[in-house]
Amino acid sequence: MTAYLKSWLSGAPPVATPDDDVPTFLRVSPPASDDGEETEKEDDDYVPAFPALNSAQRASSSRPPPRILSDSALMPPPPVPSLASRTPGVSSKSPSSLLVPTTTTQRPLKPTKKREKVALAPGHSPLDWAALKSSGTDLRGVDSLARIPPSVLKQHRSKDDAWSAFYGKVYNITPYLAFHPGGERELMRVAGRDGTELFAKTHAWVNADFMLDSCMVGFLIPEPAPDSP
Ligand code: HEM
Repeated sequence: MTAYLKSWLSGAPPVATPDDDVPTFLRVSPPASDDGEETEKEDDDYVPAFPALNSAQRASSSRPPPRILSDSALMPPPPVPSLASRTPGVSSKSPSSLLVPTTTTQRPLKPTKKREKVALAPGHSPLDWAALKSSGTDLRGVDSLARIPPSVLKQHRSKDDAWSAFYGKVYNITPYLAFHPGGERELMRVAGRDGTELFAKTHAWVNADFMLDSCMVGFLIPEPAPDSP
């Protein structure tokens, strides 16, 4: 066994039969045992060549055995891109989709209007509002829902009595003023009128219908004609 491994590692040329031009290895797998008792475990890892090196299939093949190329015969490596010479913000002369994206030297646009959250007083968090509106406390201030034209809505525009319409429904927003994350002042801008547009422009993702359900006082209707009963 040891003798076999030594000959394998030293790269000894294969022994060819005289009248056979196909390289043939006389022995393609380790012998069962060179020196009698030594049958090591590693032998199990041996992977036989396929087709076997001395098979009829290989012998009949007209293809020459694979040539091992020397370093100089190999394809040269690709040129190294000179990233160091790249100027940020300036595109290269030969733009390629594989290039590193150029960075911008432009200053970011200024936001048109700063949207700021106000500090809410203790006990006025969104969770506190959720608790209050589901507590059963009367937040409407009316006995029943009414049909409310803009002229009636207009009469409720003080902090103590503020109504506003969102998406066709009229709400008493007074109880919510102190809970509004955008502040009382912002919310009071729509007191006494239809605030749908401003609301949607500010935060269309907020569900007004859900947040103010317990403050609803009625439905916004068009102003009735002066001569109608
Ligand atoms: C009664 C109806 C309204 C309700 C239920 C409401 C509710 C809310 C909520 C939940 C937030 C927090 C949003 C967030 O964190 O994403 C908020 C923020 C804000 N709201 Fe309102 N809002 C109402 C009406 C308005 C109106 C009419 C205006 C403008 C005139 C306004 C202006 C703001 C501003 C400036 C903020 C802070 C900025 C922000 O959070 O991004 N809100 N509002």
